[in-house]
Amino acid sequence: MSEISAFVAEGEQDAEATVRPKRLAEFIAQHRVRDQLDLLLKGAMGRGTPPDHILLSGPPGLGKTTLANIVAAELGSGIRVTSGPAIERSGDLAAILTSLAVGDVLFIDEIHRIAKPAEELLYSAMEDFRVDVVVGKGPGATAIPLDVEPFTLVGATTRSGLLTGPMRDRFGFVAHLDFYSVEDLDLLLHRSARILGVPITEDGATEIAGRSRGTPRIANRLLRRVRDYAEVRGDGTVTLETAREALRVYDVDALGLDRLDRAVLTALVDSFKGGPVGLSTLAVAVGEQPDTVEEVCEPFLVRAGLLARTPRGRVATDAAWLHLGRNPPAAPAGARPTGQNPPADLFSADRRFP
Ligand SMILES: Nc1ncnc2c1ncn2[C@@H]1O[C@H](COP(=O)(O)OP(=O)(O)OP(=O)(O)O)[C@@H](O)[C@H]1O
Repeated sequence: MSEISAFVAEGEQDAEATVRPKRLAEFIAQHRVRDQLDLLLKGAMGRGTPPDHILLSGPPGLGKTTLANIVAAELGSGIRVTSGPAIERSGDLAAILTSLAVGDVLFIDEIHRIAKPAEELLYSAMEDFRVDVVVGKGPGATAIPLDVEPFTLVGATTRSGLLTGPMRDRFGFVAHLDFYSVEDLDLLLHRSARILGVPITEDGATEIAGRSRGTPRIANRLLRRVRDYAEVRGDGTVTLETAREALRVYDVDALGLDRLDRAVLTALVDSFKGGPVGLSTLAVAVGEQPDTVEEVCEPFLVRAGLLARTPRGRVATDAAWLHLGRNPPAAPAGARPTGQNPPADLFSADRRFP
């Protein structure tokens, strides 16, 4: 995708790794989750046992992978990384599980997309540190029990609602990551700029923070784009002016909406008269997968008061019409959500995405 989304593009992974916090103390904001994790890890380390399995949920780019790596680093353990869609057969998962060393962390990203047979294998591994590997087919098939060393599973999901009950119940600690406030992203940007050796002014950082959709990955990515601009067309310092100019070039608007976000709102308003319209129809209208629209665009658009999910479909709020420079159509009171004129403190800590 060309737009500045929360998905990580190939080739940008190294850039992300450079600024990725390695320890809990370096992890910015999310104080509640940090505190809870700190207790969980220290308690387990004190007892000399692996901590309970951990589930991290929240939209892309808020720090789930980072936290999984931090858990392993704090425990001084090894980490194996895989993802739900990568585990096609339960045998693949059995091979990973039986090769874990005592105390290892197994990180499964997008755990809600794991195939059913593999999920069932995971249940016994999580609970009893044992897996039954089935050899052969039909009546001659036999289950061979194999031991798994005590380990900690860290699962990450952008769709915790899709996890089955039995899976969710096997996690001893569940953390939901919230969008970040502008102040938090400001801190994060100063930290990243220091690591990257990029001079940045206070107002330059605040400008980027305000357009980062509450998401660290986007903040870091915008910083790299503004750095390019500052180095090529300025004196190398990220200032308010270079930030504004660069973000204009990259089509990131004052609220941080990118091309896809605006395409979604524009389709809603122009093609469907503001909705309601179903997710799949909306996704076709913008040429994207429904999952991308639902997981990448919508959480922010809903939180910003620009889009509402109703039982009859997606609806553009009055604030969305106004943001696109259109007059909202007159409607009977209560017929269409008004949203909110996006406030200046869009990301203040008390305005959390429900
Ligand atoms: N609290 C934080 N403090 C500092 N940097 C952070 C924080 N959270 C995330 N980041 C940075 O944001 C980037 C994205 O984080 P990460 O890859 O952990 O997100 P994610 O939630 O796992 O996303 P996805 O669901 O797409 O895998 C990382 O490069 C990391 O450096």
